[in-house]
Amino acid sequence: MMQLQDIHHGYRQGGIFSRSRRHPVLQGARLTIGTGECVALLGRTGSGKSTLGRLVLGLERPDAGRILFDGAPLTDFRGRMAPATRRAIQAVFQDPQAATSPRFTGYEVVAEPLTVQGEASRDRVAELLAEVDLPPELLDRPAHRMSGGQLQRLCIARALATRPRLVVLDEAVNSLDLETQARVMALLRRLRAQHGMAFLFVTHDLRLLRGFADRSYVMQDRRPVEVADPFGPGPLPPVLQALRDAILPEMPRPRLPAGRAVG
Ligand SMILES: Nc1ncnc2c1ncn2[C@@H]1O[C@H](COP(=O)(O)OP(=O)(O)OP(=O)(O)O)[C@@H](O)[C@H]1O
Repeated sequence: MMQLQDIHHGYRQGGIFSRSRRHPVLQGARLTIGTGECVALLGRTGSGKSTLGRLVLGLERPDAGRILFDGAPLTDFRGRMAPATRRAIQAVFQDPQAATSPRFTGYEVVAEPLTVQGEASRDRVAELLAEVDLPPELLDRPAHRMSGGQLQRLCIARALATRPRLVVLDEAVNSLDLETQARVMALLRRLRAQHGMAFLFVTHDLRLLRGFADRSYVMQDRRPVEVADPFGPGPLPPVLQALRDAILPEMPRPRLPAGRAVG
């Protein structure tokens, strides 16, 4: 469904008007996402994961290389996406507060992508809230009076509104506490089983992938490298090994005097 072919992309240091050389972020990047597939993109901070996510969303155009959606270029020569493609590819970002206007009500946040086509209605938005386990009271509550977890569910409902075929989840659960994180991950799993959409799951947190991703890539030397099993015995790319070594055991085993077993 989505193919990134030999992508090169970078930024000028000091802003777009600076005369300095572009600092390369992606070099020869290749990645594919099949219909209904959950693809993870792992990597250290600053390795270019979000840049790749923005390219998939058509928010930036690559300096070189091709991005194909259903075999056709993602954007036209001016960098614009066809309306149907824009509806088909949605995103949920890390910080729900930054992604919503604090004065908007739950209804206004979720209805946003539907108003363009004149498809917004209270019933439809209430249905979307129910899909993400939010009560109908939130329809009229302003975003600044919601918890981080509620707001992130609202952002997920907004992303689902156009019945997308691909959702880019860019560190989408990282700002949530561990319990809410687990609930939102379960919600994402359920929504995917219900609707069959594909996910590009961008994260630096390897723990979140267990039982979630169908395929995984790790950013290494400015390009995604596919790894067969990030939890397997290896050999693993050094970046992935470092991410794995950084995971703490769930419950450190108590040290007991020699000869005594843990009860
Ligand atoms: N708009 C921009 N202008 C200039 N430099 C940028 C821009 N966006 C990203 N960069 C730089 O590109 C590099 C990759 O950034 P990116 O946000 O893609 O990494 P990341 O892997 O998503 O990191 P994180 O996990 O911290 O979000 C970084 O060095 C960043 O400073």
